[in-house]
Amino acid sequence: MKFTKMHGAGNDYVYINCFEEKVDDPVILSQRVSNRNFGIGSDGLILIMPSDKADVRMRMFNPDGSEGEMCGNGIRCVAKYVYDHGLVKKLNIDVETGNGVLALDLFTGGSGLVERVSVNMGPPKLMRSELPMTGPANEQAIAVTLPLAQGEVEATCLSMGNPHCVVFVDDVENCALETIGPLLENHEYFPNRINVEFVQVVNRTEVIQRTWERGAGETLACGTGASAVTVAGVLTGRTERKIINHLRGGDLQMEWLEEGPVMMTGPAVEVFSGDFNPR
Ligand SMILES: N[C@@H](CCC[C@H](N)C(=O)O)C(=O)O
Repeated sequence: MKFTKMHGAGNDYVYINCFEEKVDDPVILSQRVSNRNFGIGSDGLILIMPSDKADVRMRMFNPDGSEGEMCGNGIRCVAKYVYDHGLVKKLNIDVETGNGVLALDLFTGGSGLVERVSVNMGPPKLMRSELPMTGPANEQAIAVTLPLAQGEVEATCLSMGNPHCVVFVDDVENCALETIGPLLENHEYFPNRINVEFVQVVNRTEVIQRTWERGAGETLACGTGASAVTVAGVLTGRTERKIINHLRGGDLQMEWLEEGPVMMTGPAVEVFSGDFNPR
């Protein structure tokens, strides 16, 4: 099976071109290719597929085999792949995701290949039922207190198609990501589990984010997470609508438009291609 390894701000996935390859069991395949010792090594698997609703469709799977509804860093790489490999011949494209059809603008560099991509990530979903999160279905979870064995954590929870729990901290480098991350990911409040972002506010237009991803553990970046952080920063009065988010693997430019959607702009990089034995 042919594959291409790509990353967006260090959030790396194995991409399969399903216009040419047939994937029978993406759950098992994701577990195998993602393994950093016995596989190719990645934060998961992304399938690039034909769509009857958009220019192309993507599906993403975490290293534990679970499927994520959306992947912000992944969708930029999907856009780069389909343009650079000639599957789509225009610089404004639509991609079908588990969060509906999203619109993207592609920006090429001197080589003619795509280097940066801007994505309309859609509006955040703020009601608990939309995450899902336990509690009153039509209430938002902004700066709510979540009880943990270790004590209480204040968090803002919302969906960008996939569920996120944003925790603001004073010192993100030394926060308890590895203990609190998995506890929140698997907290009984979140029946479908959750992605967790730990965020230090630098100033009103700059934040530093670390991410504990559902089904993956710590990753170097998360685009849907950066979108959730942008919304949570505004809703809790910490940041402006337009910010730079510094993630471990690079920066993302973020803006929550007054009209509703979150815009994300960032890099997309192809690393290498190869052949993998799927059995
Ligand atoms: N890294 C991604 C999000 C991937 C999916 C996530 N782990 C989930 O299960 O929802 C991004 O860049 O958005």
